[in-house]
Amino acid sequence: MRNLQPLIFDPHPHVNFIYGDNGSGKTSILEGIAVMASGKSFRTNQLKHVLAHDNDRMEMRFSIEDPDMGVCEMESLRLKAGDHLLKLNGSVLTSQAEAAHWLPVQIIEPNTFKLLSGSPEERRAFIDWGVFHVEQSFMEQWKTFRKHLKQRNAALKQKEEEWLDVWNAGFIEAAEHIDNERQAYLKRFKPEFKRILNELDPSISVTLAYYPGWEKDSRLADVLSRQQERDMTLGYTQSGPHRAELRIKCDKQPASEILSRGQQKTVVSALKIAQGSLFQQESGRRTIYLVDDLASELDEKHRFALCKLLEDLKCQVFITSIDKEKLTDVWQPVASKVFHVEHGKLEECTE
Ligand SMILES: Nc1ncnc2c1ncn2[C@@H]1O[C@H](COP(=O)(O)OP(=O)(O)OP(=O)(O)O)[C@@H](O)[C@H]1O
Repeated sequence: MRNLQPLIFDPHPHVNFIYGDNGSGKTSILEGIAVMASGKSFRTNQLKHVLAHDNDRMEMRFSIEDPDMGVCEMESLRLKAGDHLLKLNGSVLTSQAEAAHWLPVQIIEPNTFKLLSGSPEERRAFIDWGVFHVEQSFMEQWKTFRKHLKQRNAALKQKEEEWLDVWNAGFIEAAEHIDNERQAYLKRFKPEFKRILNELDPSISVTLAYYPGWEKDSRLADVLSRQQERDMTLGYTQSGPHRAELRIKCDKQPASEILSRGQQKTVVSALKIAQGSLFQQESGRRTIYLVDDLASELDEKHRFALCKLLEDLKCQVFITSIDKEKLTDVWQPVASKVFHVEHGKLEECTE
């Protein structure tokens, strides 16, 4: 993939430092892990760009140690044409969600602040990661809801009023299910987030407010019936969990408008570490953390606090930086390996 030469990577089960010059391939290594786990890259929406220019296929094979499954092998083959094959222990996986289940990954990278400033969709995906990894049936519930939403929107477009009554019942049931799961998750998540943010930077204070996607304190059925005429004119459903939002505020203002870039990175890091920590408490399993360009936007104190929290989680971490010193100056974890990348070639540093 990208500029990486075929590589065999034997990472440490805990901390892995990867350093190298600009353009050497550090991010590409993390990107490979992210693509395997989620089927998505955090750098591009088009996976064809991830494949090396001079190659029409990309193959990855991961050996994963899981408390429930023991050691298992995950394989992925992607062709430039778009075809994709995922296997677990030799059996074909029918959905990317299965891979995501076995390979829970959180990413902290230079654009990570977009979780605060980007579209509500990103924050919905954030909540749903947490719900999905604890409650696997959530994916099925979500699929059911999408089906009902599609049917409802089709009826709205065709102005088939009589069909709306038929689709509304299923739509409302699925919507309320999703909303309940999200609310229950956030109730458990908020104290953990507060604790982690306080450890990262006690001077930052932010609040998380969930909006379900329809008027607060109103029944979805009533909102839908009130909005039916307008929905019909628009040809889509204005209210529902597909419009939910997690509002992250600082002094009653959007945190993205008030906090500095470094503070935003700290808040997003706290969100992601809290999510991994809660996942660990509730499932007994661990998240893999990909931290690209640790030093970007973070001073020494915040780098140390972030690394220490990751170390305390005892999960597997991959951290990149241009300078080795930016990785090891503030923190010498007990269990770690250091790797150097040059022109797409990865080598372990032994001294
Ligand atoms: N599809 C591709 N095929 C081949 N090379 C590519 C492809 N896409 C990007 N590259 C090259 O791969 C190299 C590795 O990029 P990468 O972002 O992984 O480097 P990096 O070490 O993280 O750099 P930085 O420190 O600047 O973030 C770059 O030189 C880039 O030009």
